[in-house]
Amino acid sequence: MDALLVVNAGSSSLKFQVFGITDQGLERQIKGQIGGIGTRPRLQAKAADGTILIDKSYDADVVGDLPAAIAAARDWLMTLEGFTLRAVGHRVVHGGPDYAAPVLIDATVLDRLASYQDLAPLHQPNNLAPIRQAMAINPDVPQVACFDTAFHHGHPEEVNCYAMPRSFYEDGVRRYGFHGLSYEYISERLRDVAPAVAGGRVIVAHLGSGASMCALRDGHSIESTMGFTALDGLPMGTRPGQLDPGVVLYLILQRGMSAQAVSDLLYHEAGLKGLSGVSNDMRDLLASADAHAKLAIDHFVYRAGLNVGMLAAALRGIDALVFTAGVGENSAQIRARIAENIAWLGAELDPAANEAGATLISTPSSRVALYVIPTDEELMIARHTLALLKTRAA
Ligand SMILES: Nc1ncnc2c1ncn2[C@@H]1O[C@H](COP(=O)(O)OP(=O)(O)O)[C@@H](O)[C@H]1O
Ligand SMILES: CC(=O)OP(=O)(O)O
Ligand SMILES: [Mg+2]
Repeated sequence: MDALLVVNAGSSSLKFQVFGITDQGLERQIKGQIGGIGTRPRLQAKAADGTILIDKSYDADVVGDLPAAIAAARDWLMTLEGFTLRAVGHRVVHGGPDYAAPVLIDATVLDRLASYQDLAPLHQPNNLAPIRQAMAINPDVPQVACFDTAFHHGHPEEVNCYAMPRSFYEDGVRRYGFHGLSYEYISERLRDVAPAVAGGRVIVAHLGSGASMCALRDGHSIESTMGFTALDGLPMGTRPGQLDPGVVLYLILQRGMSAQAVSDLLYHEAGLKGLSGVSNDMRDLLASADAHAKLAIDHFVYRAGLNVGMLAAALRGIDALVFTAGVGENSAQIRARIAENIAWLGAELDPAANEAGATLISTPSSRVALYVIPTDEELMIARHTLALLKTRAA
């Protein structure tokens, strides 16, 4: 069958899906991921009917990082039969100032995307490696890049500028925002799941290993907690979130740290991992009796509430909050604690619905509707990739 492969390298996971291309459109065939990279790596993949195709755990030193996960996933994907690959869609975290939409990749595009590597060191190299590998293995198969930044493109300058001399903005030092493929998917899903609020003021909380929030007005992004890079905003698995730039100056000037050492600290050693000293994985923190694990969770929940307030100000009110991604979809406890922090905005959680993992988890009288909607960045990428293939064929 004609098929699309989609690859999504995040900070703690490598996700992939295979879609059949039929006259009706896209039909999911395989959904898989290697999750727990850095803690408990595990490759899992399922067929569309739920059949488990593989479930394999690895020692953390065998699949210790994203490049090792990419190799393991590639080796498994190469064993699949019955698919004629028509295109590969890739998540690329940083699209810089130029890419406002998905793009067909050639050598020039690849060079441009590689030039953004320093702006997303945790992701971009792992987004580009599968592109290079797929191009080498299947040189005739189109490769499409879909950007985390594109959905936020077009924010007015007062929103996406920093208060810096204008030349920096012209050079691309702007607040881009990330997780855009997830927000775009949720924005579309809301029209089916919650048509009453889809056209209103919605904050989407993408809480995974990387975490951010997006303010949607009438389905469009108007603000994001992330900025020039995916370091800003909420505390994350290994990233601190919002940080006074004076801390960076202090590390360099007073502690004598090199730029590389600061980068490693901020991308790999900070966040929940650094603060807790226990783990970057929220599951480990929730299961831990360690006081610093509790501190890391308290900080995460506190900053989440604070950022909802900020985005509610951008929207001048809030009709709904959507929880999504690894933590948002799976942890009733974290959702309940964030909901408690925004009770002042009129949010009222329905504890039973929350524990049951229902889609709507607020009470009928809640002034802010609370939802849990699983994200699907890969499906969004597949849609974009198919659309691009069609315009190419036309
Ligand atoms: N049941 C759970 N409870 C709390 N956190 C969870 C649960 N399941 C997954 N997570 C968290 O979700 C994270 C992965 O989220 P995900 O969105 O897949 O991240 P990424 O794409 O950035 O790698 C894990 O690191 C873990 O912290
Ligand atoms: C941009 C980002 O942080 O992505 P992820 O959550 O997949 O790590
Ligand atoms: Mg992710």
